[in-house]
Amino acid sequence: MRVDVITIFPDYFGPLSLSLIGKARGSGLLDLEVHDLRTWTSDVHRTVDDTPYGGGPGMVMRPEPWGQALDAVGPGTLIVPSPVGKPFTQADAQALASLDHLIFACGRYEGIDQRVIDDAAARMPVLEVSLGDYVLFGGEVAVIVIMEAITRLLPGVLGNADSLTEESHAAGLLEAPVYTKPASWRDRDVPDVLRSGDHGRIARWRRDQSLLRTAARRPDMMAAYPPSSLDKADRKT
Ligand SMILES: NC(=O)c1ccno1
Repeated sequence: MRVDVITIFPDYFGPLSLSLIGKARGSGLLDLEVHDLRTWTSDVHRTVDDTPYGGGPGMVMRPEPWGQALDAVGPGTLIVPSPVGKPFTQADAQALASLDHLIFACGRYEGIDQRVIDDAAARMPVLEVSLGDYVLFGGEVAVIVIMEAITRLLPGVLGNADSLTEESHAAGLLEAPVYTKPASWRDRDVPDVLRSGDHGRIARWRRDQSLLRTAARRPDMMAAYPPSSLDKADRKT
């Protein structure tokens, strides 16, 4: 997978050289390049913003540098993290992980001139996505989060691909609680079923815990959980 990130703060992306993402880049599974938007400015001050038409607080990112930057690195699938975007989900991560070329545009200030998005959409798929109902200083941190969610789904990145099947959101439910040694810690014991060696009981317990946890914390996910996935015993849970 090829990924281009365009930002005015390239140093924000140091974390993408660490851990499993760093290994994915080193092994060639992920070809990631971070670009400084100011590369595509032409004035001595390397200006990337200006005052908003219609008045209002703050500054807006100018279209010219963005247009030239996207011309240079595109086409691909353009992802713009933004508070006005569609909620980013695991399903989005799974869909994006199957693509060959992603381009991330990191907005700052009050945002990017809308014409940049509109112009890009005439040449490539554009997704404006939000990580949640809050506002960040810019898109950079959101790109790191999205890149983690996508990269871990790439074949060969996780040592054990099985962990992708049981994890939260992969099957539409929240994951069951997890435990490791010691069997007792501060008078709190690991549930006996997990130490029983009875894999059928263990699978049943984990599913029950997933359903209980999802119902308690994410009724929206429970409502969307396909009834066909619930066997008769689940309905009593
Ligand atoms: N909520 C978000 O994803 C976001 C991105 C940039 N600012 O906020």
